[in-house]
Amino acid sequence: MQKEVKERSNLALVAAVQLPNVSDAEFEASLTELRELAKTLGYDVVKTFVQKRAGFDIKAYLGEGKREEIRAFVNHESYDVEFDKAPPNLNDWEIDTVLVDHEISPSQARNLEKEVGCEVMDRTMVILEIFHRNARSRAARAQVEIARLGYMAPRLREAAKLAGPQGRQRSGEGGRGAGESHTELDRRKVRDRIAELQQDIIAMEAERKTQRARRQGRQGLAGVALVGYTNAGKSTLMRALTGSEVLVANKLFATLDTTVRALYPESIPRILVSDTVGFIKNLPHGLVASFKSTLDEALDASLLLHVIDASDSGFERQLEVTNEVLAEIGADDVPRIRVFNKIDYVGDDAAQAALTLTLQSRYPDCVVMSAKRPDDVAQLHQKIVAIYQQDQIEAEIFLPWEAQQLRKNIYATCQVLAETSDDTGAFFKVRGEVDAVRKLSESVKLI
Ligand SMILES: Nc1nc2c(ncn2[C@@H]2O[C@H](COP(=O)(O)OP(=O)(O)OP(=O)(O)O)[C@@H](O)[C@H]2O)c(=O)[nH]1
Ligand SMILES: [Mg+2]
Repeated sequence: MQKEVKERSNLALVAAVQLPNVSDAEFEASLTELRELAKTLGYDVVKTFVQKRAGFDIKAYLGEGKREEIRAFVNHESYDVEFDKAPPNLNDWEIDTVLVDHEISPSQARNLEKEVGCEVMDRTMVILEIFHRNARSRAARAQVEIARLGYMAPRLREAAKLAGPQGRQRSGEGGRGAGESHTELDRRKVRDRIAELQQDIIAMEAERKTQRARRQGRQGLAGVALVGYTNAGKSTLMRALTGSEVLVANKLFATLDTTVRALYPESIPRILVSDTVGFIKNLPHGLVASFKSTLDEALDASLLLHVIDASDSGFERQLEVTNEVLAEIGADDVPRIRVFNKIDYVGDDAAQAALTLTLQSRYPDCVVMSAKRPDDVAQLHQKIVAIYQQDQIEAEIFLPWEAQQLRKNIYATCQVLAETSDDTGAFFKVRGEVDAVRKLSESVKLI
């Protein structure tokens, strides 16, 4: 299996092929993102090697010349060593890993590794590793492990090829078939493990569905889901909107589990907010499948807050990626508000005002804000509540004194605008959802 990435800061190189259909801006943004991902894993990226090619080299992803250039650099044979970012110790440095900005085949990775003389990790592996490190709950861990096993399986075959034919035969130890090769054995183990994990997930899924149904059953709670690109500020907004302590970190994929909290100050109807896993360009396919169940929360929501980092120069691309993932999981028709966040982080006041105008004209009905400004958060809070209250009606309910036990139901399901009383009972002027008001009137009549 692959080497565990050490916690200490390791030196890495980034290497990438720019294909003809990829613009310079897009290519640069992707490289910047890979460097961020690497940083999240504790790597110091000291240099980047890029190359324009019509396609990837079949044998080793990069062309021969570029491979030689990297080999020389890694092995301290370069004539003129120039770093993009100097390593901590200029007299004693060693490149640990070459990070490749595409998903490459197992044999391309193996050949490149052999040639340059250090470990090679592709974009998919980097993302899987981050998910692996950040997964906390049992469900998230199982989902990440399935995705990792799916990725590792073909690579085991490559590792076996590397070991050569002699090392591959194993006698029938442990009751396994005699002469079964390492690879077959490992493949079977991987398959069994995936099946086992899938069973676990099905069980956890059933449990979660029950919880969700219970939650929704309770007084018809409304749900808002925060979705968007990784690091856009979803968890920060979740904290601000609900007053709860959820993990916020300036690293990619800080959140892997869905958390659900009530909007605070509380509203009527009570509104639940859920925070979800962030998206990224080229999210490994195994992960999209694995996290589908986590994202069901988004599907169940009656409103999506699509959070976008307005301070990121590549926000439009990130917005598109989120749209694509939402379409892929079938959340296309859930109403959504686009929330352009981190406006405080965009240049000076004039630049912020200019971008706000541009965004508002390009995306009508969007919200431009900073999760760090309480006033902005309060406005978003109001906007959400207004959406849920727009279908509400006003009504008058009379509650005779002998039915006072229903009083708490009135306060729990409707907003009480006025309450007066005489010697027969209490009169309420309420505002609430049609269904809630109807239910209340019926229960009063039954008394
Ligand atoms: N300046 C500024 N920084 C913000 C704002 N909102 C969030 N941040 C910062 O952005 C970083 C990422 O925030 P998170 O809330 O963890 O982002 P996320 O979308 O939950 O990220 P993942 O869980 O990784 O998908 C943190 O360092 C936050 O403090 C904002 O409005 N302005
Ligand atoms: Mg988060």
